[in-house]
Amino acid sequence: MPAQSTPHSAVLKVISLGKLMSSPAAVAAELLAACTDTGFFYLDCTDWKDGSLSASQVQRLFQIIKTLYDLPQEEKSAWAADHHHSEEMIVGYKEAGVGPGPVEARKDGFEGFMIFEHPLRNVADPATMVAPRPLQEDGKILQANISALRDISLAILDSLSQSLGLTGKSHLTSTHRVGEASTTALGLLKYLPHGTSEDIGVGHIAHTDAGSLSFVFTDVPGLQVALPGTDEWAYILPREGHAIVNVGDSLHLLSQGRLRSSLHRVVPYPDAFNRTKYTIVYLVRPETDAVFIDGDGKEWKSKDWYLKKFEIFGKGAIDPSDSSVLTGRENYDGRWNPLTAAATV
Ligand SMILES: O=C(O)CCC(=O)C(=O)O
Ligand SMILES: [Fe+2]
Repeated sequence: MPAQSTPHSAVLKVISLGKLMSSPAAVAAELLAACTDTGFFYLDCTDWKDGSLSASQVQRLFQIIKTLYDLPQEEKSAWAADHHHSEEMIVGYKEAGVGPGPVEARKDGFEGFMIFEHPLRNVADPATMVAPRPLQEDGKILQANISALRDISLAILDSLSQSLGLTGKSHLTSTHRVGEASTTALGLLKYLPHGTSEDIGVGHIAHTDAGSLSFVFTDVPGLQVALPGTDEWAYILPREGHAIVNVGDSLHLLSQGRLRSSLHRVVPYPDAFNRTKYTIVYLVRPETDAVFIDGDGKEWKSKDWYLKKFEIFGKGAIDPSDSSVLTGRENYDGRWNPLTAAATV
């Protein structure tokens, strides 16, 4: 029997960004299938000529993130904020190890900066915005990048609306209008290497995303999806030049449950235990006042759903009564057991 077996990885559909933007009808069926099946797909950005998402621009973002995290801890901590912040706040920071992580009794293992799209759009001169220095210096790049991701999100929402026959007020772009207030943000995350110290937390707890769509750029594996209808976890391996895109709770609810918000988490990948994982994640969320109804018939404003979800992330431990909001499943917290995992790799 081999000592090592390859960890299970998910097979996802690949959607061409070039086609999505120039002839969306050509990808509409695949896109709908991906969003109703696993709720995850790869977005192939290599055939899209817009400079803001070219390989070199994404590399530039990774340089920015590294410079940012090299700041002294007290400088980063000065940007700490909770989710009840003002709509004017451009940047907020969370230290590693504040919330529950995917391993029982251990905290999360990532620090994160959030850059909020709405206030950032209104900044005329990013060099003077209220943000850490590396973000001020490259503020125009961030604005261009977020604006490109917004356009792509709208193309996806438009295509899905047409496929699902959502028109008028139900058309998904009508709750994601450019320039309207929302908590949409670009997250810059840094996962600590696993196993360097017993005190350090691990990864990212099992969750569904609160918002509409998430675009993940990363070059270190660790992200896993719970395959629909099973308790089986599969790694979603990074692909060069591709974003990993997934549907969140808001889109699930705005589509009356037709689009799937899949459970996912980040845990150490066997060959990457000692690598620092950086993730750039664009988290699209509906306008603050957009309304949807949850599975129990309760009406939510988009912003309140977001606050509820982050209240759970911010707690030291998982309260079982919160599990259905966190993971979409009653009494299921999707913990990762390092001992069982070690036995299978
Ligand atoms: O870091 C990753 O690969 C995934 C991040 C994620 O799931 C999130 O930010 O919601
Ligand atoms: Fe997520």
